[in-house]
Amino acid sequence: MERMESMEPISAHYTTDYPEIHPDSGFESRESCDIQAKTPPPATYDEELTILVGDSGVGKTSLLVQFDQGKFIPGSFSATVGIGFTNKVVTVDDVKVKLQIWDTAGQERFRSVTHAYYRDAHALLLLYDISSRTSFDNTRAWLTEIHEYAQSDVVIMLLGNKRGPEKGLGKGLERGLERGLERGLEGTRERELERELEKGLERGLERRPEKDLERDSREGLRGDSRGNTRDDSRGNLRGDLRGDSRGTREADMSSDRAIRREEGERLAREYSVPFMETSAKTGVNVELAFTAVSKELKHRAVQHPNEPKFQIHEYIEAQKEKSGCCSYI
Ligand SMILES: Nc1nc2c(ncn2[C@@H]2O[C@H](COP(=O)(O)OP(=O)(O)OP(=O)(O)O)[C@@H](O)[C@H]2O)c(=O)[nH]1
Repeated sequence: MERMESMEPISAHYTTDYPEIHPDSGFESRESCDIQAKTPPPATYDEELTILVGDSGVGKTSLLVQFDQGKFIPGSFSATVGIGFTNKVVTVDDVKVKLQIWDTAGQERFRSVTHAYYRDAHALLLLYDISSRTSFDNTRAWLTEIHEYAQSDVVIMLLGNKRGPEKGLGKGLERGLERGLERGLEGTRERELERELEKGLERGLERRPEKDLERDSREGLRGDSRGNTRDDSRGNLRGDLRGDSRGTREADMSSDRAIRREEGERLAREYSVPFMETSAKTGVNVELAFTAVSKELKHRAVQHPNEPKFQIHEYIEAQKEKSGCCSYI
């Protein structure tokens, strides 16, 4: 596995042994595995081949490195050439699920290489970049390819990547912003709109440091309202309200969001696949994505007659609520 135009090959970030994580206790370091060794080793099942797919630059490699090593490698983008893999063990319900995770190159010219791997895949994580409309639109083509080349029972998960953690701002802020927005839209002049939004912000401010919020909303406003038609402006700002403005703007890529969360959810519903937004940069939902897939694979492998069928959608929703981190997702 190589990376183009990169001083350091991405393979330097991959491991070939089996580091371990426990879904309920977060990412575990290798050291902590020694403590585990005192208890009887859980049963293991055969390797589950999981493949990351999606357009070039959506963050597949970064997501895998974050999952594997709990870190984000910033710097200029260097596209993956070919395909590479890393191994990882996820313990779900006292059962070790061995994942062999393949990171594919998103560029068109490598498509025939990656197709060859689909057939053996147990799970496919399809990523798009929430700041790229093209990558989102292309997910339909990816899904068509998946259905063409992969097994019919492959586990598919849709991930909108590049997003940071957000702290809930509360309904008050959202309502305030909505009201400000509605009034602001009656006039189209930017300054008016800005004033109205500021009023909305003041009313709605509940939990965030004021200066962050004001700065963020001004930035969002400038970006969204300049040169837009009235409808575009409304659409973007609404998207921003629902998707972006609920959290802090150190939030990863939030000001560049092009795809509202609802659009991802709608597409996922259309194809009956689970969905979540992730950030390879901050780690939000990265572990949850792989854990959910591992659970699904494990339940398929060891379905007890009296055990209810594992519902991956419900599991994801419950985990999001439990962590309290991602009410926006
Ligand atoms: N802010 C932010 N940047 C990200 C995130 N994930 C990836 N990036 C950046 O996006 C660029 C592309 O990320 P990669 O992980 O290399 O993308 P990829 O999908 O593996 O691309 P290909 O190898 O060409 O298929 C890099 O500059 C990353 O640093 C994220 O969650 N947040």
